[in-house]
Amino acid sequence: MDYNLYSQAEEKTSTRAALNKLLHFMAEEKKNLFLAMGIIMINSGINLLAPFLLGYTIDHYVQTKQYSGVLTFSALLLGLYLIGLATRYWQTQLMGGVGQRMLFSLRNAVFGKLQELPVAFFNQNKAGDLISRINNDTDKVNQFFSQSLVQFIDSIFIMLGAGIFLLSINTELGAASLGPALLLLIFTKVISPWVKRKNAASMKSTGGLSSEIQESLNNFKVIIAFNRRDYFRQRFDEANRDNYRSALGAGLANNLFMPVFTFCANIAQLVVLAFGIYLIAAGHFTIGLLISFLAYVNSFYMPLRQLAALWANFQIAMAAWDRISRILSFRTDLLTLPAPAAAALPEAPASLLRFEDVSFRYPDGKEVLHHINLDLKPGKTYALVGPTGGGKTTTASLIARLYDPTEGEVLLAGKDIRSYTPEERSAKIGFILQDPFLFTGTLRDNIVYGDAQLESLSREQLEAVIAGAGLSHLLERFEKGLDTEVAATGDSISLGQKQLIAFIRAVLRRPELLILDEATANIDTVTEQLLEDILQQLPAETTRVIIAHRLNTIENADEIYFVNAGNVVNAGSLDHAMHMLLHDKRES
Ligand SMILES: Nc1ncnc2c1ncn2[C@@H]1O[C@H](COP(=O)(O)OP(=O)(O)OP(=O)(O)O)[C@@H](O)[C@H]1O
Repeated sequence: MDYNLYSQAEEKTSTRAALNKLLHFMAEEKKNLFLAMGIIMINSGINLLAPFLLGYTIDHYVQTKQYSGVLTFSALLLGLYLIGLATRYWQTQLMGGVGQRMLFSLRNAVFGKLQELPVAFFNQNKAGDLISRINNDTDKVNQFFSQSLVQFIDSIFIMLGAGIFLLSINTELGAASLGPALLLLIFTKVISPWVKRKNAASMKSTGGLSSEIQESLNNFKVIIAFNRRDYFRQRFDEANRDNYRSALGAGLANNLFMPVFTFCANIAQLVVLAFGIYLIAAGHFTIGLLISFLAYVNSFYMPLRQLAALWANFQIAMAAWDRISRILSFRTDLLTLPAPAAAALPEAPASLLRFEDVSFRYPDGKEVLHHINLDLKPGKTYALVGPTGGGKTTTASLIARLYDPTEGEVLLAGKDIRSYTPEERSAKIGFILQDPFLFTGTLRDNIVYGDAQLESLSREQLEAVIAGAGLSHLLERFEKGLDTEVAATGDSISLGQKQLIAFIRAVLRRPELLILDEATANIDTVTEQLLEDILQQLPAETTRVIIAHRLNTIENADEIYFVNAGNVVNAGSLDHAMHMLLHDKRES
């Protein structure tokens, strides 16, 4: 399956479809959104009523010099303004909460989705870009909801109300004053897709910049050792320049709305003034009505101008949401199949794991394994040897179901490996990688991780379990034992020590199948012998698959497979495997 986030970028999502999806995501906030909408209506009503009262006061009390009436209406206006202040504060509070909760659940949803996706997804996408989506893009959506949405709805209400007042005070004058708004509507409709594209490009380049930073931070040692600082600086410079250009482009696109909107608002004022004065001269209009009218024109075009800025924010939020929803829309293709009917299961499967005519290709890659048949029996030790790039790790990855074969089937204990849940599978299969990943925390945290039973043990109980598994000697290699601090990124412990921790972690779980991928490559020969002894002490039925370049580490293997150019053949003896390796080297 293609998991590349950018190869789907061509897929166009309509704003309405994107908005629907987003609102669906916000289902829990519906109540708050409706409440906020109600408050906004009250607020807009107050804003709309004020100019009318103003005009009324002028025509009925100012011009007739009835100052008590002026005072009463002024007090009424003051009361309305105070209610407006309170409701505005309330709606800001309400929507601020909605925005932050959205940010919280969006980030959780994206991060949760990343935990579900298979290895292939991470092979095809850069970590920096994913981080940018989780951090920056979700915040863009939040900003729109917490800051802009209220103003957005508020502006639309006021505009609608002002439009109705304008048309009802004087239809002709009202229609003339609304004319420029129609032009704006067409203008916005035409340029919005372009603005959204500009924003998407800007976010993509922010993701690129973040990837560049992440790559150079991860590889800082190589950069310093090979004096590649200039090279990375240049790459960063290019990414930064690209980001600058696209951000500038997006900024220009977003800022295009405002001047055009302002221009149209000014034209509308001019039209009203000229036409209004003409109507007054003809005796069809009063000065008070003209003042109210101008105030409503302002009430109509002011929010429209604000809408211009908000529309830009909306385009940014929609482009960000597109990027987020693209991750959310992925479904892992490593699904758990329904378990076969019990009757179909063999009584006691003779093999623990079997490859049946398995072929595999990485997404966008050539075929790496061709029609492999393998049969791993319980309690035996298998070695995979072969030249670099031959396909050993890929074979092991298929055994642990990091990927599914493109053809053929992998059977675990007689059942399709896809019918096991991830929990069942990881309880049966242990995997020790060449460069094991450890979490920030203590050594104890790292070995009990993800295993509820081990996590519940007290310190003494855990030490007893470790001793029972014959692993105490390994623990003694760490000065502070279980309390040794481990940092995921730093170098507080050596690679060999990391492998020891990974070894303890895997062996303690007593898997039925233990895969060691170059797991002892960084360990001294004395410790390696220790590990070898521990492996021998594993329960008799444990199957071991060892990938090793150093042939002395596989002396005790029951069967040796030679993996080369996508073919896996039984090498027979160690001598023969050695011969095949030497022959292969000479050939190449
Ligand atoms: N994630 C990936 N995406 C695309 N191709 C890959 C990926 N991982 C490995 N390959 C390719 O698959 C082939 C087999 O690689 P694999 O890692 O299985 O070899 P290996 O025998 O384990 O090598 P080594 O001894 O160096 O670890 C290589 O040609 C490699 O380039």
